[in-house]
Amino acid sequence: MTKKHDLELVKVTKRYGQTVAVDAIQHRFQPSSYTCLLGPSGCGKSSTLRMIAGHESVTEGAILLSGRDISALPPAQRGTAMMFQNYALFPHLSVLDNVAFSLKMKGVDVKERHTKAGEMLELVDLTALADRLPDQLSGGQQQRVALARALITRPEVLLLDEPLSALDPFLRIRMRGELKKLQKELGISFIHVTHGQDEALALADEIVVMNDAVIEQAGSARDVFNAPTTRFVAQFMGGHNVIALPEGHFAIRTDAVAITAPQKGRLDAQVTAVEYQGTHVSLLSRITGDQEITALVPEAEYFTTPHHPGDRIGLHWDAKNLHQLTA
Ligand SMILES: Nc1ncnc2c1ncn2[C@@H]1O[C@H](COP(=O)(O)OP(=O)(O)OP(=O)(O)O)[C@@H](O)[C@H]1O
Repeated sequence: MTKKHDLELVKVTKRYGQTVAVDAIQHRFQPSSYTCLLGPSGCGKSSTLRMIAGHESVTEGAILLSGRDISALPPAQRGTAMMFQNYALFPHLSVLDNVAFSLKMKGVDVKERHTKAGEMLELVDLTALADRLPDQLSGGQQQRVALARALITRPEVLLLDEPLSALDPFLRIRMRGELKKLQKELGISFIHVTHGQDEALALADEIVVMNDAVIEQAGSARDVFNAPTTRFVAQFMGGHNVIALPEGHFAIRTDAVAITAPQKGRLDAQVTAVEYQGTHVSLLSRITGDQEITALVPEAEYFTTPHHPGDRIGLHWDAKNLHQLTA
């Protein structure tokens, strides 16, 4: 049974001519939570978001929000709001009027819409800049205006399409902290499209990994990272080795592989490359069958017994850290 603020995708498909961009995906988003739709370019995540927002039609299937089918409703009647990648601010309108714009469209009088826009600007900490034009703002400030503008409609679900991609790396990390804080304060659902694993891990209560028009895996950030179920997820999330053993394919985190003396571990290997990474040293080695395995060793530990390309070593791991892959 669908409850209030539940967003559910029921066998949602999007076709553009012959291209199947989204293939019968099913998912129930956790209410009041931060979800990241994660996947490589072209996997269908933006199409999914645009269908939820109503900026793209659903070819087959249904989108349910709080128990009602919103698939055929215009964007403004869905209870969702979208924040775009390039923020799409009106250059000739002040910050306050940009934020108040959707209320103007609804015919709300100027006094009331400015009061509400003022409240939204307070929420995103931009009260002092209400009279500026967008091009007099930094990228981070423009992003906050775009957020305030999306939130003024009081959506049940806020949809964010690559919201941090226009920011430099430093600001991106700061803004992602602000997004997460805002989501918790407002208690509504945020669905955020990204192709950045780090971004998804840092932000998401739930990560939905898409590949090739389908959902490969969904779960808490920790589950998806620690226990990938497919080869694609293990490789895409990073930080894992995929090993073919006689019993099947397994994923093991690179920091769960320990180095031993030859014949003291589970497998013997030959070191092929060593990379210093500051807190860790990444040691690449080759086992029989030409498979390469990376071991991420804390740097102090590595330097007690350093290894070099060509050295024979043993590789060891705890069996509980191996995750069998289904595909
Ligand atoms: N308007 C369109 N017309 C035709 N094909 C489209 C259209 N929009 C998207 N596609 C195709 O649908 C597939 C999924 O695209 P989508 O934009 O949803 O992927 P994405 O995962 O968001 O990628 P990116 O991270 O590059 O934005 C791609 O093969 C894309 O080329």
